[in-house]
Amino acid sequence: MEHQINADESEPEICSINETTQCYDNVTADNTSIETETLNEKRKNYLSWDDFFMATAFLVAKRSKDPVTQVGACIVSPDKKIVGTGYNGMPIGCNDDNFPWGKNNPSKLENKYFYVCHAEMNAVLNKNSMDVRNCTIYVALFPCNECAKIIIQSGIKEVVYLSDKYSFKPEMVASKRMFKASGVSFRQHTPSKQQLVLDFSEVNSNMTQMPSTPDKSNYK
Ligand SMILES: O=c1ccn([C@H]2C[C@H](O)[C@@H](COP(=O)(O)O)O2)c(=O)[nH]1
Repeated sequence: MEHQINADESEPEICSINETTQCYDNVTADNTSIETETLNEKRKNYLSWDDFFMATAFLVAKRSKDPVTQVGACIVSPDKKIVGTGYNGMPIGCNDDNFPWGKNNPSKLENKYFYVCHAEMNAVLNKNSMDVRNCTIYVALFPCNECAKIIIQSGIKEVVYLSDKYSFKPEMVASKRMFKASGVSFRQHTPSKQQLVLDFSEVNSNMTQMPSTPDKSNYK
């Protein structure tokens, strides 16, 4: 009977590397730092949870067709699972080629505000779990009062934001008043780096953290 060798029991000379000496240059996605790591050590340059979820909110915002402000939101469960994302956009069935995207038309009906669904609302409605109770929502901008109500009513317990640049507006003052009254905490996140670049060509790059794929034809 033929003896089966599992992949993880493969011939050492084929797929193992000299772990004490062999190093790989690790060029980060944003090309800002290069560090050398041995393959038997944990990577050091990985994203923190806060950076990861905030970056996800930013990526989601790239789907928005709003010509002025693109907002993304990412809802995360207490065990760090993404349970919903959303960006600002027209409601389902409201063709975004036909509805207005401007904001300076004298007629309110011809401006975007009556129609656009906010990112936070879409993230809650897009949830892929039973509910979003005790979750955290990551957003670039501090949520407006309408979004604050949705956040509170949905059971979200924490808001993490990047910028509060409209803090002087009554909408944001109202949001904070409601969050404080209802026990929703909020905190500003400072990203560990200003830029994160996604370089799709990395997948074909020679500079990789992985050893070369073992030649499986040698397995018996
Ligand atoms: O909490 C918020 C506040 C606003 N938005 C959306 C709504 C609009 O599409 C834009 C704001 O447009 P401006 O031209 O900057 O006034 O942002 C949101 O999704 N969430």
